[in-house]
Amino acid sequence: MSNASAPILEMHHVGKAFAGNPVLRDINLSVHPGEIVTLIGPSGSGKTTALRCMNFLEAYDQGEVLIKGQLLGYSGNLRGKAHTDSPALIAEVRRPLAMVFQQFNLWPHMTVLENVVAPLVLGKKMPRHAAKHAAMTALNQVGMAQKASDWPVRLSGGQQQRVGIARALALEPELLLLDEPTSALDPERVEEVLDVIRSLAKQGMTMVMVTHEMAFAAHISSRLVFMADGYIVESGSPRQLFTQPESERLRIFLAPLFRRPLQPEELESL
Ligand SMILES: Nc1ncnc2c1ncn2[C@@H]1O[C@H](COP(=O)(O)OP(=O)(O)OP(=O)(O)O)[C@@H](O)[C@H]1O
Repeated sequence: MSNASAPILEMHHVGKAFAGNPVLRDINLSVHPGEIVTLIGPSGSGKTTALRCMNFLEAYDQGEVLIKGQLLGYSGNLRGKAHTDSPALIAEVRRPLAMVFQQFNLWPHMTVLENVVAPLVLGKKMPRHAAKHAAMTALNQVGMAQKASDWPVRLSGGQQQRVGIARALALEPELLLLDEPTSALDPERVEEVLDVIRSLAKQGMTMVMVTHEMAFAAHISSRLVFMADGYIVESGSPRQLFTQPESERLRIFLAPLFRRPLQPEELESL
Protein backbone atom coordinates (compact mmCIF):
# COMPACT_ATOMS: atom_id res chain seq x y z
CA MET A 1 0.00 0.00 0.00
CA SER A 2 1.48 3.38 -0.93
CA ASN A 3 1.75 6.02 1.77
CA ALA A 4 1.88 9.65 0.62
CA SER A 5 3.72 10.76 3.75
CA ALA A 6 6.33 7.97 3.73
CA PRO A 7 9.86 9.38 3.89
CA ILE A 8 11.68 9.93 0.60
CA LEU A 9 15.05 9.64 2.32
CA GLU A 10 16.10 7.80 5.46
CA MET A 11 19.55 7.63 7.01
CA HIS A 12 19.98 5.13 9.82
CA HIS A 13 23.16 5.15 11.92
CA VAL A 14 25.24 6.29 8.94
CA GLY A 15 28.96 6.53 9.49
CA LYS A 16 31.81 7.47 7.18
CA ALA A 17 35.55 7.84 7.59
CA PHE A 18 38.23 9.17 5.27
CA ALA A 19 41.56 7.39 5.77
CA GLY A 20 40.53 6.28 9.25
CA ASN A 21 39.28 9.74 10.31
CA PRO A 22 35.56 9.67 11.18
CA VAL A 23 33.68 12.39 9.31
CA LEU A 24 30.10 11.18 9.88
CA ARG A 25 29.08 9.48 13.12
CA ASP A 26 25.74 7.80 13.71
CA ILE A 27 23.72 10.09 11.42
CA ASN A 28 19.96 9.52 11.68
CA LEU A 29 17.72 11.63 9.47
CA SER A 30 14.42 11.24 7.60
CA VAL A 31 13.05 13.60 4.98
CA HIS A 32 9.33 13.56 4.16
CA PRO A 33 7.60 15.02 1.10
CA GLY A 34 7.34 18.83 1.28
CA GLU A 35 10.07 19.26 3.90
CA ILE A 36 13.00 21.62 3.49
CA VAL A 37 15.87 20.40 5.62
CA THR A 38 18.99 22.53 5.93
CA LEU A 39 22.27 21.22 7.26
CA ILE A 40 24.31 23.84 9.04
CA GLY A 41 27.41 23.84 11.18
CA PRO A 42 31.06 24.82 11.22
CA SER A 43 33.43 24.14 8.35
CA GLY A 44 34.54 20.51 8.28
CA SER A 45 31.62 19.27 10.40
CA GLY A 46 30.54 16.80 7.67
CA LYS A 47 27.62 18.58 5.98
CA THR A 48 28.74 18.10 2.38
CA THR A 49 29.80 14.52 3.06
CA ALA A 50 26.37 13.78 4.57
CA LEU A 51 24.69 15.23 1.47
CA ARG A 52 26.94 13.23 -0.87
CA CYS A 53 26.20 10.01 1.03
CA MET A 54 22.48 10.64 0.47
CA ASN A 55 22.86 9.92 -3.24
CA PHE A 56 25.93 7.67 -3.01
CA LEU A 57 28.34 10.14 -4.59
CA GLU A 58 30.27 9.05 -1.49
CA ALA A 59 29.99 5.47 -0.25
CA TYR A 60 29.07 5.39 3.43
CA ASP A 61 30.67 2.68 5.50
CA GLN A 62 28.23 2.16 8.36
CA GLY A 63 24.45 2.18 8.65
CA GLU A 64 21.91 2.43 5.87
CA VAL A 65 20.63 5.00 3.40
CA LEU A 66 17.16 4.29 2.01
CA ILE A 67 15.50 6.11 -0.89
CA LYS A 68 11.74 5.53 -0.88
CA GLY A 69 12.37 2.41 1.19
CA GLN A 70 15.04 1.00 -1.12
CA LEU A 71 18.57 0.48 0.16
CA LEU A 72 21.00 2.72 -1.74
CA GLY A 73 24.33 1.33 -2.78
CA TYR A 74 24.34 -1.95 -0.95
CA SER A 75 22.55 -5.09 -2.01
CA GLY A 76 22.35 -6.64 1.42
CA ASN A 77 23.34 -6.23 5.01
CA LEU A 78 26.06 -3.59 5.19
CA ARG A 79 27.47 -5.11 8.35
CA GLY A 80 28.13 -8.17 6.20
CA LYS A 81 29.68 -5.81 3.60
CA ALA A 82 27.45 -7.12 0.81
CA HIS A 83 28.31 -4.15 -1.34
CA THR A 84 26.97 -3.86 -4.84
CA ASP A 85 28.94 -1.65 -7.14
CA SER A 86 26.42 -2.01 -9.94
CA PRO A 87 26.06 1.53 -11.31
CA ALA A 88 22.74 0.55 -12.90
CA LEU A 89 21.24 -0.49 -9.55
CA ILE A 90 22.56 2.62 -7.79
CA ALA A 91 21.19 4.84 -10.58
CA GLU A 92 17.80 3.13 -10.32
CA VAL A 93 17.49 3.60 -6.54
CA ARG A 94 18.71 7.22 -6.61
CA ARG A 95 16.42 8.17 -9.52
CA PRO A 96 14.02 10.24 -7.32
CA LEU A 97 16.96 12.53 -6.37
CA ALA A 98 18.74 15.32 -8.22
CA MET A 99 21.67 17.41 -7.07
CA VAL A 100 22.78 21.02 -7.45
CA PHE A 101 26.54 21.51 -6.98
CA GLN A 102 28.50 24.38 -5.50
CA GLN A 103 30.63 24.73 -8.68
CA PHE A 104 27.63 24.33 -11.07
CA ASN A 105 29.40 21.49 -12.96
CA LEU A 106 28.11 22.60 -16.38
CA TRP A 107 29.78 21.07 -19.45
CA PRO A 108 31.68 23.92 -21.12
CA HIS A 109 31.49 22.39 -24.63
CA MET A 110 27.68 22.24 -24.60
CA THR A 111 25.13 25.02 -24.90
CA VAL A 112 22.85 25.83 -21.98
CA LEU A 113 20.06 23.79 -23.59
CA GLU A 114 22.32 20.78 -24.26
CA ASN A 115 23.51 20.87 -20.63
CA VAL A 116 19.93 20.31 -19.51
CA VAL A 117 18.99 17.92 -22.34
CA ALA A 118 22.00 15.57 -22.01
CA PRO A 119 21.13 13.98 -18.63
CA LEU A 120 17.57 13.41 -19.84
CA VAL A 121 18.66 11.66 -23.03
CA LEU A 122 21.68 9.80 -21.61
CA GLY A 123 20.44 9.09 -18.09
CA LYS A 124 16.67 8.92 -18.40
CA LYS A 125 16.69 7.59 -21.99
CA MET A 126 14.13 10.22 -22.95
CA PRO A 127 13.57 10.83 -26.69
CA ARG A 128 15.36 14.03 -27.81
CA HIS A 129 12.24 16.03 -28.68
CA ALA A 130 10.65 15.27 -25.28
CA ALA A 131 13.95 16.07 -23.56
CA LYS A 132 14.15 19.45 -25.31
CA HIS A 133 10.62 20.28 -24.27
CA ALA A 134 11.32 19.30 -20.62
CA ALA A 135 14.60 21.26 -20.69
CA MET A 136 12.94 24.44 -21.99
CA THR A 137 10.23 24.14 -19.32
CA ALA A 138 12.91 23.87 -16.62
CA LEU A 139 14.96 26.76 -18.06
CA ASN A 140 11.80 28.85 -18.11
CA GLN A 141 11.20 28.01 -14.46
CA VAL A 142 14.56 29.58 -13.50
CA GLY A 143 14.26 32.51 -15.93
CA MET A 144 16.97 31.25 -18.30
CA ALA A 145 14.97 30.21 -21.39
CA GLN A 146 16.29 33.17 -23.44
CA LYS A 147 19.86 31.94 -22.88
CA ALA A 148 19.19 28.40 -24.15
CA SER A 149 21.61 28.64 -27.08
CA ASP A 150 24.41 30.45 -25.17
CA TRP A 151 27.64 28.81 -24.00
CA PRO A 152 28.05 28.52 -20.21
CA VAL A 153 31.22 30.63 -20.30
CA ARG A 154 29.15 33.60 -21.54
CA LEU A 155 26.99 33.51 -18.41
CA SER A 156 27.51 35.04 -14.97
CA GLY A 157 27.99 32.66 -12.03
CA GLY A 158 24.41 33.28 -10.90
CA GLN A 159 23.08 32.45 -14.37
CA GLN A 160 25.24 29.31 -14.53
CA GLN A 161 23.88 28.16 -11.19
CA ARG A 162 20.31 28.79 -12.39
CA VAL A 163 21.09 26.49 -15.32
CA GLY A 164 22.49 23.97 -12.81
CA ILE A 165 19.19 24.14 -10.96
CA ALA A 166 17.23 23.79 -14.24
CA ARG A 167 19.26 20.70 -15.12
CA ALA A 168 18.27 19.14 -11.79
CA LEU A 169 14.61 20.23 -12.09
CA ALA A 170 14.27 18.75 -15.59
CA LEU A 171 14.81 15.34 -14.00
CA GLU A 172 11.56 15.95 -12.06
CA PRO A 173 13.12 14.96 -8.75
CA GLU A 174 11.07 14.12 -5.69
CA LEU A 175 13.97 15.37 -3.57
CA LEU A 176 16.42 18.07 -4.58
CA LEU A 177 19.86 18.11 -2.89
CA LEU A 178 21.67 21.47 -2.93
CA ASP A 179 25.31 21.63 -1.87
CA GLU A 180 26.21 25.22 -0.95
CA PRO A 181 24.52 26.53 -4.12
CA THR A 182 25.60 30.15 -3.60
CA SER A 183 29.08 29.72 -2.09
CA ALA A 184 30.94 30.09 -5.39
CA LEU A 185 29.05 33.25 -6.41
CA ASP A 186 29.99 36.92 -6.27
CA PRO A 187 27.94 38.55 -3.48
CA GLU A 188 25.76 40.48 -5.96
CA ARG A 189 24.75 37.21 -7.67
CA VAL A 190 23.64 35.35 -4.53
CA GLU A 191 20.13 36.80 -4.32
CA GLU A 192 19.01 35.71 -7.81
CA VAL A 193 19.82 32.10 -6.93
CA LEU A 194 18.18 32.33 -3.50
CA ASP A 195 15.08 33.73 -5.27
CA VAL A 196 14.90 30.62 -7.46
CA ILE A 197 15.20 28.37 -4.40
CA ARG A 198 12.49 30.41 -2.62
CA SER A 199 10.17 29.92 -5.59
CA LEU A 200 10.83 26.15 -5.52
CA ALA A 201 9.97 26.16 -1.82
CA LYS A 202 6.68 27.92 -2.57
CA GLN A 203 5.88 25.23 -5.12
CA GLY A 204 6.36 22.59 -2.43
CA MET A 205 9.66 21.10 -3.64
CA THR A 206 11.25 18.77 -1.08
CA MET A 207 14.84 19.83 -0.49
CA VAL A 208 17.92 19.04 1.57
CA MET A 209 20.38 21.88 1.44
CA VAL A 210 23.79 22.80 2.80
CA THR A 211 24.24 26.54 3.06
CA HIS A 212 26.05 29.20 5.03
CA GLU A 213 23.28 31.72 4.19
CA MET A 214 21.92 31.55 7.71
CA ALA A 215 19.14 34.12 7.56
CA PHE A 216 17.86 32.50 4.35
CA ALA A 217 18.07 29.04 5.91
CA ALA A 218 16.19 30.14 9.00
CA HIS A 219 13.35 31.59 6.93
CA ILE A 220 12.97 28.89 4.30
CA SER A 221 13.59 25.66 6.25
CA SER A 222 11.04 23.44 7.87
CA ARG A 223 13.91 21.88 9.81
CA LEU A 224 17.42 22.98 10.65
CA VAL A 225 19.94 20.24 11.37
CA PHE A 226 23.07 21.31 13.20
CA MET A 227 26.20 19.28 12.63
CA ALA A 228 29.43 19.40 14.61
CA ASP A 229 32.37 17.03 14.33
CA GLY A 230 30.40 14.51 12.25
CA TYR A 231 27.44 14.34 14.64
CA ILE A 232 23.94 15.79 14.38
CA VAL A 233 23.95 17.78 17.60
CA GLU A 234 20.47 19.30 17.36
CA SER A 235 17.57 19.48 14.94
CA GLY A 236 14.17 21.12 14.84
CA SER A 237 12.09 23.83 13.22
CA PRO A 238 13.73 27.28 13.18
CA ARG A 239 11.08 28.56 15.57
CA GLN A 240 11.65 25.73 18.06
CA LEU A 241 15.40 26.05 17.90
CA PHE A 242 15.68 29.81 18.15
CA THR A 243 12.91 30.64 20.56
CA GLN A 244 12.94 27.95 23.21
CA PRO A 245 14.90 29.07 26.27
CA GLU A 246 16.89 25.86 26.34
CA SER A 247 18.20 26.73 22.88
CA GLU A 248 20.23 29.67 24.18
CA ARG A 249 23.39 27.69 23.48
CA LEU A 250 22.30 27.32 19.85
CA ARG A 251 21.85 31.06 19.52
CA ILE A 252 25.37 31.50 20.82
CA PHE A 253 26.60 28.78 18.46
CA LEU A 254 24.79 30.42 15.55
CA ALA A 255 25.77 34.04 16.11
CA PRO A 256 29.12 33.69 14.27
CA LEU A 257 27.35 32.07 11.32
CA PHE A 258 25.00 35.06 11.04
CA ARG A 259 28.08 37.21 11.66
CA ARG A 260 26.03 39.36 14.04
CA PRO A 261 23.72 38.87 17.04
CA LEU A 262 20.14 37.98 16.18
CA GLN A 263 17.61 40.70 16.97
CA PRO A 264 14.48 39.74 18.96
CA GLU A 265 12.22 40.68 16.02
CA GLU A 266 14.19 38.40 13.72
CA LEU A 267 13.60 35.55 16.12
CA GLU A 268 9.92 36.42 16.24
CA SER A 269 9.61 36.31 12.45
CA LEU A 270 10.90 32.75 12.22
N1 LIG B 1 37.35 13.09 -0.40
C1 LIG B 1 37.86 13.34 0.81
N2 LIG B 1 39.00 12.77 1.23
C2 LIG B 1 39.50 13.02 2.46
N3 LIG B 1 38.93 13.82 3.38
C3 LIG B 1 37.78 14.42 3.02
C4 LIG B 1 37.18 14.23 1.73
N4 LIG B 1 36.03 14.96 1.68
C5 LIG B 1 35.93 15.59 2.87
N5 LIG B 1 36.97 15.26 3.67
C6 LIG B 1 37.18 15.74 5.06
O1 LIG B 1 36.01 15.43 5.80
C7 LIG B 1 35.71 16.48 6.72
C8 LIG B 1 34.28 16.95 6.51
O2 LIG B 1 34.21 17.60 5.23
P1 LIG B 1 32.84 18.19 4.65
O3 LIG B 1 33.18 18.82 3.34
O4 LIG B 1 31.80 17.16 4.69
O5 LIG B 1 32.51 19.30 5.74
P2 LIG B 1 31.53 20.54 5.65
O6 LIG B 1 30.84 20.60 6.95
O7 LIG B 1 30.69 20.42 4.42
O8 LIG B 1 32.54 21.76 5.52
P3 LIG B 1 32.42 23.16 4.71
O9 LIG B 1 31.35 23.96 5.40
O10 LIG B 1 33.78 23.77 4.87
O11 LIG B 1 32.10 22.81 3.28
C9 LIG B 1 36.75 17.55 6.53
O12 LIG B 1 37.75 17.39 7.50
C10 LIG B 1 37.31 17.26 5.15
O13 LIG B 1 38.63 17.66 5.04
